[in-house]
Amino acid sequence: MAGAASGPVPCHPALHPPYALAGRHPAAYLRSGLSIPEEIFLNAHRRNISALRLICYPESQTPLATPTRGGAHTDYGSLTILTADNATGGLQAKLRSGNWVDVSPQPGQFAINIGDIMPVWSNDRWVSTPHRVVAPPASDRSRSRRHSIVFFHQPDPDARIAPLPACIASGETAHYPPATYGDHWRHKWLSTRQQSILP
Ligand SMILES: O=C(O)CCC(=O)C(=O)O
Ligand SMILES: [Fe+2]
Repeated sequence: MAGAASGPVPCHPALHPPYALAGRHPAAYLRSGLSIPEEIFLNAHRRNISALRLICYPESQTPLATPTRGGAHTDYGSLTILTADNATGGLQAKLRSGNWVDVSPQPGQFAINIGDIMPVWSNDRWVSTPHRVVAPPASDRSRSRRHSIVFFHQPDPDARIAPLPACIASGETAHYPPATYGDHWRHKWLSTRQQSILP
């Protein structure tokens, strides 16, 4: 960010760790888990549409209309890196068993969510993580303001995403047809909008 006459505006120190992590490539996290050449990930994120969101969930004097303040969902992209303060009514992730568990990054720690593109690349060896932000208990509601910092790694819109041959076991077929990341993004965005206008 450049200031008009005074030069670059320094980034708030609270944002340094997520920026430092975001500067690393998903490949750094994924190589060991999937044994895939780093170039595959690097090449798909050269003109990426990654995004940083700073989120404030306000406190409330009255009961919330829903049991969550961020509904259950999976993230669109490749990986999400996030941290948050320790207000009650925080993040939960859904295990394969169906149980929800609290995810509470401690100061200096980050949670990493697998986004929707990883199941495609890995032919379902990895699954994207359903997660939600629950409502605080009634006893805390009026002082439970929560802040999170969330960085979404998202591939280039024209990156062609398909199951990687290294992830298709012998005798197995590709579970997904090839499509660009832009196609994935549009498809999910439209289906999310359709769900939200259903009665
Ligand atoms: O605020 C959080 O902890 C999670 C936010 C989130 O899941 C999202 O913005 O996609
Ligand atoms: Fe999310």
